[in-house]
Amino acid sequence: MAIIEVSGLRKAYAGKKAVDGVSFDIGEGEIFGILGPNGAGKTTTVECVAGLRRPDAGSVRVAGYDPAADRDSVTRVLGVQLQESELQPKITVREAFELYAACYPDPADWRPLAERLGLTDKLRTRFAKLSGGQKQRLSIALALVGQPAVVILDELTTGLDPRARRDTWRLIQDIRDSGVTVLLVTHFMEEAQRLCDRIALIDKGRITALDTPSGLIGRTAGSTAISFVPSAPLEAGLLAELPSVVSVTHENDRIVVHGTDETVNGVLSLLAGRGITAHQLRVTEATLDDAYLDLTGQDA
Ligand SMILES: Nc1ncnc2c1ncn2[C@@H]1O[C@H](COP(=O)(O)OP(=O)(O)OP(=O)(O)O)[C@@H](O)[C@H]1O
Repeated sequence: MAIIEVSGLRKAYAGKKAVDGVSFDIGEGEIFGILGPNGAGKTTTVECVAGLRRPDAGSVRVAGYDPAADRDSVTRVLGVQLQESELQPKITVREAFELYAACYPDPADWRPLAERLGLTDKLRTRFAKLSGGQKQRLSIALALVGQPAVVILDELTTGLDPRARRDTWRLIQDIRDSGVTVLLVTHFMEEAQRLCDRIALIDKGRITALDTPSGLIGRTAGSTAISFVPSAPLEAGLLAELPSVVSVTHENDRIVVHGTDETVNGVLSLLAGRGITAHQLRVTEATLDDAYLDLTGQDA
């Protein structure tokens, strides 16, 4: 069942289109990623979902509520950790928890939440004195204080070191395992590939592709590459005629054939049939990075 439904969403700033007809549904318990280059309209989209911006057109429903018309109901089911969420520098971690808990009719007991996010020994620390990773964990914890059914996380690991990023990923998986639906905005391919059940690629305010990570990768032309150094020369053009071949290139003695799994089998049978050995054989699969470049024509 869909817990978030977005249909034909449009939003312009001073006549300039930021979101231009975006539609997607998110199922209960999903981790749904929104991925795209700077200025693609990701934050505007999630701000409309959170009720922080009023769409120019289209409809948004969160657990059946319209965020623009029914902020209170949406606030009860939705937790938001937005980009660069800054608190007052002097507020302590404990005060931040107490302040947020006071905003909800049925808040979580924040102490176990602080424990789960590794903040128990920081309760007396002022916000300004926390490290980047601790601030990030606090902002996630605060998004969970209202016991939301859905949480929006916008660029949550930007600025974190690789270890803190991995810790945060584990945390997101735990949050989902506890039954919370996650809407994640990210720039990081690896993050999207590891965490998300489905990903919407957004570019210039429109969804250019929406699929599972492996579905997106599978759409990449030449998603599998087989490369080898043949023990004897091959007649020109033979490889290009094999099934599903996208390209054949030569790097000195090495031949690289891009295609699908079918291509790999085809190459191996062809070589075996001619008694040719494939030296230094390598088979590589495309990553979400390759899919992203292929589908948007640019780097993240
Ligand atoms: N408050 C605003 N006023 C005017 N223009 C805005 C405002 N917020 C965003 N925009 C513009 O709308 C477009 C979409 O911005 P948005 O922040 O939604 O993109 P984004 O995909 O989240 O980008 P980023 O990855 O850089 O955060 C951009 O061209 C941006 O400059």
